[in-house]
Amino acid sequence: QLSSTFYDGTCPNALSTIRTAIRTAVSKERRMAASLIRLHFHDCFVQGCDASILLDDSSTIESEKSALPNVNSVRGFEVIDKAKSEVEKVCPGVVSCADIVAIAARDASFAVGGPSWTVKLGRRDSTTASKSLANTDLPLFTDDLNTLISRFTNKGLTARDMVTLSGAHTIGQAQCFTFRGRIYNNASDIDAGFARTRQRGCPSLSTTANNQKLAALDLVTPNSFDNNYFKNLIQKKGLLQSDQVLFSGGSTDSIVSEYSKNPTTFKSDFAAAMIKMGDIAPLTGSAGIIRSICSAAN
Ligand code: HEM
Ligand SMILES: [Ca+2]
Repeated sequence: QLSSTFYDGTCPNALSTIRTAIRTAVSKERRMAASLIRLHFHDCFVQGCDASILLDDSSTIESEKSALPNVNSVRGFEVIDKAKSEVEKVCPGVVSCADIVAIAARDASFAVGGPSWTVKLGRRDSTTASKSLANTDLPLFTDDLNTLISRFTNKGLTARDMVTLSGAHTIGQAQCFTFRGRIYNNASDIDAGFARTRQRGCPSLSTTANNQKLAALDLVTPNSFDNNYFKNLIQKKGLLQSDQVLFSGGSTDSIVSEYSKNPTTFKSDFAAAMIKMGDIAPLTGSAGIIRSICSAAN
């Protein structure tokens, strides 16, 4: 249903306009690449890839931004708003926010050394959001392997897709409250030296300031998209519990090993899995709308 040529007739400059906006944002702040990839994920897992995550609270909308996996955590809204306003200047009312988020994720990946892929287009924007689905359908950093797998199979993605897409944690940052439990646990699934290093930047005392302290998800190359994330897991240096469970004696160990040895396979699988994720329940045809501002349903 979606097609890579969707805007060729109606907005031929859409892709280049968005690319410029994303490049500018990532060159200002490299972490933004990570934030934009995550934004697409958190959109697609809740009602499908329909830009529902971008809607603010209103009389009819309870914003997904305030759901637990998103609040004070998901970033990149201003970058999408900026790209949208540039696109509106060249072709008003044509390009959906949902497509802009999908294109932004692809351009962000490429900007930090990750793969590129052909984005399928023609998604339309929702008029609704679901804070409750955001709370139930998005994975948690405390999830065990079976829970992670079922959250992805619920969306039509395989266990392998789940491991592949978790490789996005090759870039970006996490807040102390998401990994404190793991680094102070003295468990056998964490490298002791790594735990000590991370403890220095993440005090055991839970205060607002401490909880927000950041650490790189990939300790080796936090700013470039590579397969170090998988090498870290084999060394028991996954930052989140949900990272380490991918290599902890279970059914996904072999996939982690494969990607740790073969960056090329990881990158091409990642591209394919992002295309698959971008296909989750899009609104097409006459369903949904084209928003004029991404944060409101017209
Ligand atoms: C498998 C289950 C997953 C869990 C439990 C999970 C959880 C998390 C958590 C807790 C953070 C840190 C958030 C914060 O501290 O504010 C994070 C960051 C991130 N996640 Fe995931 N994630 C998962 C899968 C994914 C997937 C599938 C993608 C994309 C394809 C992704 C992309 C990212 C990125 C890029 C960051 C860094 C964001 C930034 O620096 O702004 N994650 N994730
Ligand atoms: Ca959505």
